[in-house]
Formats: sequence, C-alpha cells, structure tokens
Amino acid sequence: MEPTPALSEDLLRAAPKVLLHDHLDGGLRPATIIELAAGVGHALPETSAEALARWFAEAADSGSLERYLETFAHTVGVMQTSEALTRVARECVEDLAADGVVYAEIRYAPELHVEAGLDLEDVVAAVQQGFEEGMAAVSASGGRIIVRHLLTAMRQAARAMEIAELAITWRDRGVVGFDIAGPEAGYPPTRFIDAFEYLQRENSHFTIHAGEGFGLPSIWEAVQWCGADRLGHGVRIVDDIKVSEDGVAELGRLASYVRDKRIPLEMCPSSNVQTGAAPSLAEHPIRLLASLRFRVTVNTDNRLMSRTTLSREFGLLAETFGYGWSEMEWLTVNAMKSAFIPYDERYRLITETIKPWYAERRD
Ligand SMILES: O=c1[nH]cnc2c1ncn2[C@@H]1O[C@H](CO)[C@@H](O)[C@H]1O
Ligand SMILES: [Zn+2]
Repeated sequence: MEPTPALSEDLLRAAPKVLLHDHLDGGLRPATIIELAAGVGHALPETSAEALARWFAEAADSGSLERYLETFAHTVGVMQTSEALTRVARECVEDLAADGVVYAEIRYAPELHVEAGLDLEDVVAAVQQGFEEGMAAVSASGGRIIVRHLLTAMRQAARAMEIAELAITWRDRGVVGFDIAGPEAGYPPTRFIDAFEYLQRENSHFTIHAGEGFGLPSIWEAVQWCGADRLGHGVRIVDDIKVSEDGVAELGRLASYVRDKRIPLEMCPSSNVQTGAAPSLAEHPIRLLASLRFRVTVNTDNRLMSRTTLSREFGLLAETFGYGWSEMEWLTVNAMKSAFIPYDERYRLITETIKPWYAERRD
C-alpha cells in the first residue's frame, strides 16, 4: 500500500506520542558512548560516531535475542558512574522530547550498573537526577515531557526481589513499575514469582518481557502465574490465533484472555524483526492483533540498536500497512491508557494533550 502522504516526517515527529517500552541502555547517543568510553578506558568496536551507530545496528540484526543482547556490553560498560548515568538519562529525555514523545516509561536494570562501586540506590538516584534535568531543560525551551522509570531485573540473575523492593522504595520518586528482561528461553518468569507476589501485595505495577524469544508458555506464565499488568512484546500470542483462508480469526483461550482483559502488548516492530520475533515488518503480527482490537501499543525498545525513534516506527507502520492518523491516535491512546501512572494523570494527558492534536487531523 502507498504511504499516506499526510503522515510526513515532520508531522509524525510533532504528533504527541507515548512510549512504554524503551531501554535506557539501548538508547545512548553514539557520540556520548565514545566520550564516556574514552573517559573510562572502555574499548569500543568503532571509533567514530557514525561507524559505531552502524556497528550497533548491524550487530543487533542477528535474528537471535541472545546475540542481540551481547551488544549491550558496550553501553552498560560506559554507564557505571553517577555522572555517566545522569548524562545518559538527561540526553534520553531530550531526545525523546525532540521526537514528540509526551510521556515515557524508561527501563533499565540497576544491577548492571554496580561494577564500579555504585550501589543500587545510587543508580536509581543518578537516573532520576538525569530525568529531572532533562525535563527541566525541555520545559525551559518551551517543550513538555513526563518521564518515569521502570526497574528491570535480569532473568539470568537472581536479584529480582531486591529490585522489586527498590521499585517500592522509589515509588513516589519517579519509579512507576518493575520488569524482567534478558534471555527468555530457559528463564521462565515463574522463577521470580516471589517478587511479583510482593509487588501485587504492595499494589504496584509490572510488565514482563514475554513472547519474544520464547512462545506461548512464557506468555501464559507471565499472565496467569505472575499477574503481569502488561506484556513486553507479546508478539507470539499469534501462535494462539488461527486465521482461516476466508480471513476469520479463531482465538485460543490464552489469546482470548489477553484480549478480553485488555492486557497491553508493548510491541516494538523494528526490534522484533532484528531478534527474529517477527519474520519481517510486512508480516509483523501487530497488523493482525490491531485488527482484532487487542490493546496494542507501539514502542522503540532500543533506539540505538534499531537506529530508530518512535516517530520512525509509526512511519514504518504507515508505509507498510497504510496506517493513518486514526490508527496512530488509537495506538497512542492505547499506550496512554496502559501507562503505570495514576488514572487521573493518564486521563488528563489523553484529553488535554493527545486527543486535541489528533482531532485536527482526522483522515
Ligand atoms: O528486547 C529485549 N528483550 C529482552 N531483554 C532486553 C531487550 N532489550 C534490552 N534487553 C535487556 O534489558 C537490559 C536492561 O535494559 C539490557 O541491558 C538488555 O540486556
Ligand atoms: Zn525490551
């Protein structure tokens, strides 16, 4: 299908957007990595910003989640001091605001940033400092963005309970939820059931990366054993949907449950193609899932590894599936409804920021 001409790059960037799934350590500016690496003597595979940007995108383009994750050694490696974390967090906020993101939940794993002596608290404090500086800089230049943290625990490690407690300690100081990430095959979410039960007892929120590097059993555990509020990716839920030749879709019990309960799917089109979770953009399950009215959202996952932005992801969907402003508005409102901030704040952003902008662009 032809791209909808109304969705120009400039307008896609200007459109208010909401980002629920973006890794702090997957979104550094290549030039910043080079400067930080020089400061701590970290050896990089390339020395110019452009070559390094290309290296990340190519190395991440492996078709395997495990190999994709290896590239993070070069971002996490330069994010080991408070100054580095604050700078990366501040630049993240500025980059997202420049792309028209009005609300973002940014995730990272505190346990990966303690190699040079910081403790878990220091890590969160440094990131919060960067977020505050970033939001202040954006508002000083006439823009607006709200950024909150999600604290991630790594599946291959065993610190989930500590990280869950950290999320609760910081719940009124910028942290709005919890996540688990890392290799999915071989590390089922039920390994951390104590952490999830603790968060539920604390009336907190969490999302779980599931249905990306592994299939339905992982999604089923995340939803039915762990009680995930949202699913990171969740693309493999299509394995529980049969589409007959005449186009009629039949949902299995898990797919029905996910749709009926309006469990948000944090889909990341470019990343899903790079890790092999989706065969191509054209065959990405987002199209089917959106047409079946699952609570689909669009995200970047790792802007550095995918050389992308949220406006670019929407542009790709417009090009590939002919999506226009009405689809983009639906996806954006879905994301805002699914955020972990309180209902009244979500409602205000929908009615005061998102809806009025899209109302001027009905197509
Ligand atoms: O798409 C993904 N699936 C699973 N794990 C991921 C993905 N992207 C990043 N990380 C992992 O999350 C950590 C904290 O941000 C990153 O260091 C990376 O190892
Ligand atoms: Zn992710």
